[in-house]
Amino acid sequence: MNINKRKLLVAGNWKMNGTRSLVKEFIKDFDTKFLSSMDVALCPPSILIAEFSEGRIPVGAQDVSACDNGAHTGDLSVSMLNDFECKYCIVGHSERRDDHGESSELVAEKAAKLIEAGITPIICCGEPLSVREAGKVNEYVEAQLKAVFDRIPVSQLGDAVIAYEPIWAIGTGVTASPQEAQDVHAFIRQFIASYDGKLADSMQILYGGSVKPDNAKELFGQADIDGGLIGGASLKAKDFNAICQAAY
Ligand SMILES: O=C[C@H](O)COP(=O)(O)O
Repeated sequence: MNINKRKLLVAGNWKMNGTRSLVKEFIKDFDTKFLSSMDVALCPPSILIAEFSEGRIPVGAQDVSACDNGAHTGDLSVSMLNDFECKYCIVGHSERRDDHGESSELVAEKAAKLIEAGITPIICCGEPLSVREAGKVNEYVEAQLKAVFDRIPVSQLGDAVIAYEPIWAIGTGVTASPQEAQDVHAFIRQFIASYDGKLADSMQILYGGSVKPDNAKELFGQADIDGGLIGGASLKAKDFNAICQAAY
C-alpha cells in the first residue's frame, strides 16, 4: 500500500490503438482489486468508449471539443462524453498540440468546458528536448499551465488533474529519471500554490513518458508524483495491472 501523500491515479491512454476484442480481453484480465483503494481510468479511442460499459473500469476520453453540440464535423462534445459516462478526459496532450496545432488557450477552454460538465480534465503539459537542453523546462511548463489558471478560477479546479509528460520521454523508452520528474512536479505544485495552497496540496499530478512495470514504483514513490498517464504499457492488461500494483 502506498502510504505517501494524495490518492494515486493510474490512467491508461490507448491513443489511436485498440479493437473491440482488445477491450473484451482487457476487461477480462484487469484486476479490479485496484479500484478499491486508488483511482484508475482507461482512455481508449472514442469509438471504443461504449465497449467499456461492460466492465467496471472508469473510462475517459482522449480529447473533447470546446464547442457545444452542432456543426463541428469529427468532434465530440462534453454532453456526449457525459452520455457515455466518461469520468475523465485528457486535454492538451503533446500529440494533439503537435498534430492539431492546439494552443494552451484552447486546452484551457476545453478544460473549462469539462469542469462545467462535471468531467475531470487530465491537463497535459511537458517540454520538447530542445527546451530541456536549453534549461528552460520550468518556464515552458509554467506558460502552458498559466493559460489554464488564467482561464479557470481556482475554486473550480478542485477536480482537475495535471499530467507532466516530457515529450522526449513519450513512446521512446527513455524515461525521465525519478529525480528529474520529481523536480518538475515540485515546481508545478509550487506554481499551483502561488494561486492556492490547499489546491496545491490536493491536486493529483501524474507523470507520463515511458512508464513501465519496472520503473513505475520508483516514479510513483516521489513526493510530488501522484501516479501516471500510461501510453504503450496500458495496451496490455498484464503490464497495466503491474503498474497499478506499483501505486496500490
Ligand atoms: O499519454 C501517455 C503518454 O504520452 C505516455 O506514452 P508512453 O507511455 O507510450 O510513453
